[in-house]
Amino acid sequence: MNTSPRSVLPAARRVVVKIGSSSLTRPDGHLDVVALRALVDVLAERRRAGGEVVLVTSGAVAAGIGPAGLVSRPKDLATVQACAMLGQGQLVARYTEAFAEHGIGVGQALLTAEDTVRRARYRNAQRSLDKLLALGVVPVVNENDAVTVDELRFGDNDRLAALVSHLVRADAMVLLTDVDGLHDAPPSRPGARRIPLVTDLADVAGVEVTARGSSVGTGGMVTKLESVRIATSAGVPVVLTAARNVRAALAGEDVGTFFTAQGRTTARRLWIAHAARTEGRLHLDDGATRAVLGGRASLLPAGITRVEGSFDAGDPVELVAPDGGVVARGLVAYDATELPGLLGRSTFDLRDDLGEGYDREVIHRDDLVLDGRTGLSSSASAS
Ligand SMILES: Nc1ncnc2c1ncn2[C@@H]1O[C@H](COP(=O)(O)OP(=O)(O)O)[C@@H](O)[C@H]1O
Ligand SMILES: N[C@@H](CCC(=O)OP(=O)(O)O)C(=O)O
Repeated sequence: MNTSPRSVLPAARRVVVKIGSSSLTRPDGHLDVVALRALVDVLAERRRAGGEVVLVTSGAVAAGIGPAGLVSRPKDLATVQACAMLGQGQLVARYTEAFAEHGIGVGQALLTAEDTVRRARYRNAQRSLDKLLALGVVPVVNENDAVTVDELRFGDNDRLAALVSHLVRADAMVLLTDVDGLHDAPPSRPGARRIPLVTDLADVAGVEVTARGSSVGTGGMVTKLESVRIATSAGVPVVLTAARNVRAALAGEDVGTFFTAQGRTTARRLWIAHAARTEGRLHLDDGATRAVLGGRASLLPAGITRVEGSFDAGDPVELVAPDGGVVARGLVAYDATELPGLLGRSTFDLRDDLGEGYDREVIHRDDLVLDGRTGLSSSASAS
């Protein structure tokens, strides 16, 4: 019997495979169709053997650089978006052709950070991806670069892949890049060695990683480790390896770095805690602070003393204790303009006065994450 922790890979029913820009593009700013086809051959094999595959692919911006007449990755958002619009079409066209040769259809899913945060959108994306998989199609996922604004972007697809892994309840995630796994020092340094197995991310906390990726990728190893942390905390084991090793990785062979799953904290809560930019602050009284810190209560209007910022229902906000310290983050259920009229009032009073619907929590406990209890170190955040 194969008792290696990597045996989850050949046994996995549903896998998410993420490939980075650096593995898909040539130095001249055009797509590397040979690399793309090599990946598709392996994924198609898995699909035809009955496995379900979700492909998270970067490369839209990188593939658009050449067609846009540029020679290097642009810096300003509008040009990045224009390149993505040019490149995404090319990317999906090439995947469609390559999978079609194996008799497999692909469906494009362009997601934004909000699709993985807001409950209704999360469920919507979950339903449509489940349906696509049930139809035997391979979802080809990327960030919707054309419409996302700077402060709400993933920017890199590493964290997107982890959140998608959670969304589709993947049994494993494979992160493909241009290096064969996490090394004990940046791989450009002589003597840097591959780390084959990580069972606790604390063990690699001291490893030097850079946030600068290749000339076309973004985030480098820092965002990959953050992605690993989100996925493994959501119960999804991860292999991080070079794109050329994808077949071996899916077969459970000793390539790259294997990270074991840690638990079942929801990725959505991890995202609320660390990835989303907060839009405002709610100041709490003593009682509400204690209730929130207790970990099981929702936040009610009665315990809020003041509202700061401008936000809509569903946005992430910070919760501030009377001493000024931030104690938690959460997704607020009311717009900033609605809240001042509700503050300090009991839910009974609000229902009598304003009617059904005004007796709901300001932040439901499922949408609340205490500060410092999520297992993500802030030093690992994306640059
Ligand atoms: N300790 C480390 N182990 C492995 N790679 C590292 C480490 N530190 C930095 N890196 C760099 O991270 C890069 C991968 O990130 P990136 O270019 O963003 O990839 P992608 O485009 O595939 O997402 C590698 O090329 C490597 O140079
Ligand atoms: N959504 C972007 C991803 C940007 C990017 O460079 O990501 P990655 O190569 O995964 O670090 C694209 O398709 O170009």
